[in-house]
Amino acid sequence: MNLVSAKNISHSFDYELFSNVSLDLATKESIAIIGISGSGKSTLLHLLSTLLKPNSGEVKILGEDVLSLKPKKLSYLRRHELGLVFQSHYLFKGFSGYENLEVSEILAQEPIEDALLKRLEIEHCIHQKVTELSGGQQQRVSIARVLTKKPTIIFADEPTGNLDTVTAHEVMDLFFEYIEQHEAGMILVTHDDTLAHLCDKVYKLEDKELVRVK
Ligand SMILES: Nc1ncnc2c1ncn2[C@@H]1O[C@H](COP(=O)(O)OP(=O)(O)OP(=O)(O)O)[C@@H](O)[C@H]1O
Repeated sequence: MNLVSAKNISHSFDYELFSNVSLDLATKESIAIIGISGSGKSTLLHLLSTLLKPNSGEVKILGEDVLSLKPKKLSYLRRHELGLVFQSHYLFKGFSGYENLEVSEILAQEPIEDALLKRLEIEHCIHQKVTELSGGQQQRVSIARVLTKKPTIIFADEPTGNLDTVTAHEVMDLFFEYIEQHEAGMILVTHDDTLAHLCDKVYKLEDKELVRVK
């Protein structure tokens, strides 16, 4: 069974963004989506990750048709199986980084791992208020928060946008190890061709179509 399976999805806002997009994510697989600014990458990620309903087509997550899922099942899926890392990372700003992780710990009933904080090099600043952290530190706290949930599917929109090249590669390695060890999968949106090509498959959104380039 695929972790994610999208068939012929189409979406428009005031104009058609794309049509007949199909894509499958298998276990232990990573997929990157690239394309110029405004081509619809983030919108496609929202459609694949249950945040938005496509105008037409089908999205299945772990074999379940997202459009016909009951609200309770959908929130279970979001809480326990999906990990979303977005550019605006939605950390609770009045809290410390650690308190943000505790929210995940409570919701997903998974422990915060010191090794993860060390790996992301945030163990020294994790008790500071989110507003006192740099953009890159905040981004790494949001990655730690998502991985603490132990999701089966990671959806990441420019997760390394605020990081230097070396740190960005370290974070990518962490994601790849995670999906290998936890039989998970990842769909990544990025402007960075080098990072995209580290993934198993690369797709490009171009002229309203999703084309496989790797
Ligand atoms: N909720 C919305 N309502 C109306 N239009 C929207 C909405 N969300 C996105 N759009 C439009 O859809 C188009 C694609 O946006 P999207 O953010 O998906 O592109 P993107 O490829 O991720 O861009 P970028 O690389 O700049 O982040 C843009 O023209 C945007 O203005």
